[in-house]
Amino acid sequence: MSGMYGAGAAWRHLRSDRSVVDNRITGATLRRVLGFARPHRRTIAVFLVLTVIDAAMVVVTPLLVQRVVDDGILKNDARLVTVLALAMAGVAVLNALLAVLGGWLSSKIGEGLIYDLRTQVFGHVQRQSLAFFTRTQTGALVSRLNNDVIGAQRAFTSTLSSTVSNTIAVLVVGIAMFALSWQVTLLCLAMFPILFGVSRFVSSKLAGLTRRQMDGNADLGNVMTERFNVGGAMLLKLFGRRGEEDALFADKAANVRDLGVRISLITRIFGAAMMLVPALATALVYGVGGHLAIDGTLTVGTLLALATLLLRLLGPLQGLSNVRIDVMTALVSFERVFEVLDLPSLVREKPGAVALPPTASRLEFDHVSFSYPRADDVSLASLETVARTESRDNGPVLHDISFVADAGQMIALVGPSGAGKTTVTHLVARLYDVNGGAVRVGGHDVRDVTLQSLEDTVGYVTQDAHMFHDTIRANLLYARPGASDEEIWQALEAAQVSTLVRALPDGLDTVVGDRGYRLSGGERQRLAIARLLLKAPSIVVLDEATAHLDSGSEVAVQRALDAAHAGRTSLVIAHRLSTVRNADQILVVQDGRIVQSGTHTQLLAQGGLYADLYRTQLVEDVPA
Ligand SMILES: Nc1ncnc2c1ncn2[C@@H]1O[C@H](COP(=O)(O)OP(=O)(O)OP(=O)(O)O)[C@@H](O)[C@H]1O
Repeated sequence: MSGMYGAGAAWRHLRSDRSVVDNRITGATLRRVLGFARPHRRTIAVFLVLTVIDAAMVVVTPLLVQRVVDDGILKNDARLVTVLALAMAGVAVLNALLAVLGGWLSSKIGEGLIYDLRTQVFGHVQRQSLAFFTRTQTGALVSRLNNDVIGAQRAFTSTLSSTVSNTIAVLVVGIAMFALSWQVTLLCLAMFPILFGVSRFVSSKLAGLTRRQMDGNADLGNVMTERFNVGGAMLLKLFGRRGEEDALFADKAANVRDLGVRISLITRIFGAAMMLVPALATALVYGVGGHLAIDGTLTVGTLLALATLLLRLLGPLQGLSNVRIDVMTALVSFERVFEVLDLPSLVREKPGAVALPPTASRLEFDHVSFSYPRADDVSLASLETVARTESRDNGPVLHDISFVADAGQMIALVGPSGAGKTTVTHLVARLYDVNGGAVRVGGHDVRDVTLQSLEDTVGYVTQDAHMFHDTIRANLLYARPGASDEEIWQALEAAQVSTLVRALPDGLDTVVGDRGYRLSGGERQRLAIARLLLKAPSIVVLDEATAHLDSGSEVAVQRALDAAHAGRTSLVIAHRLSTVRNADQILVVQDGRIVQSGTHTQLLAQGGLYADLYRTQLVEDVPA
């Protein structure tokens, strides 16, 4: 085990970034890290005991060599030679067993820790407000969940065990060598500072280059993910920029290639130095020790034992010189994970929140004002595409919005682009919290009720009608896990999409979503309506598709929407004449304010903005 970790540590240290050592790690971080170790403390204790035994055994074989030569071979004692050889074999077997056991325990601790950290971060991120996701770069977040979590577990497995085993090995080997010949030992130790000097110099050079190479690789990755998703690939084709894209990519790839060659060269030089110093030290042992043997001060066996021990000192000494960087690198990973765990969600459930009754269906906006949260309140700069923190407030988006939708009523929102219609709908299910006034559902302020009950009461169909990359059945069951196939078909029927699903070769088992069966805009929206119908919320929020659909889909979508509205309170961002005609009340939103309200006939008679929108924006229905 010790040999394995010793060599690993030596190379890892070259790949680590020296700048991490400059980080200040607080006592609080350390305490928190230990908190993560607590559930695994028994396994860690056994693991450490094994590590200590394994490290201490490093000296056994060289000492056996000494006895074989001096007492066995040189004294012609064949029986002793056999016994000692068997003992050597026994030590080797024991070492192998310890390595397996140690590896198993180490992976149990490491993987257990990765599991703990991952599940905690996933749970925490899931509970962030929508604002967090609008700012955060998904790739950066996923990398935090993957790479940093793995970096953090290293603190508990390789770093911890290599530190313990290297310290023990250096102590035991050092003492054994001293006991065999203090003169030779001192001479050898004098050579090691040269090795450390070279190692430090090389690693400082390599750290910078490695970091540049990592950045270069990340850059390449970004270029590829941006270009190779459907949207990016399409843009690239439509603008005919293949030549420029080739050149851009080649340039970045060349940078990574050149850095790779330099890193490899420096690593080779370092490797050569690593081989040279021990080889010189071995020459020294045989040179000086050989003379002492001729004088009779040392036995031949002792000389051989010294030479063997010397080689076993190298790895652990190297490993110890890197401990600080290893520990700091692992702790920095922990800190980066904690950074995510410590980010509070802007939308939190209040202690003692009550469950909203499932029948709650009255929706009220009471003098609501709202501005989008500032970037530095909602996300980490390091997780954003262009890392920047804004300290200035976003301007208010909604001003003094008041309206009431009684149970079963339909409210339609109309207004120019950017007026704030979508923002109004986001406040109903607390995707964001209001800055002033209150949003009430069933008479309860939405901030006083449990998030789960609010989410159960309010259902959404958004314009993009997102589906997970999974089967139609799984996507629908997401709304109501226990639903039977019969209920699913009923919902599909009501949403006017059952014929389509029946016609698919795999029916309900057809995979949809980003990389699945390509549904048209209208089909996807109808599927989303089926999902909403299964969920059967008492309040629905709908964003009607703006795109012009062919007349067949248009009629189907209209019927599906009628099914969604039936018997429910609804808030609709309206783009269709039929919707505004049917609405109990139309709210005309402009620059975040309600500038007109009333029924279609009343508003048309009033003239003004609504009359303009009626002429320019609302889509004439296709007769059913
Ligand atoms: N996440 C956000 N952060 C900051 N500002 C935002 C955010 N989302 C929207 N806004 C701003 O809020 C204002 C209202 O946007 P909203 O999406 O509510 O308008 P809309 O009426 O739904 O427009 P459209 O009909 O074009 O969808 C816009 O000025 C927009 O730039």
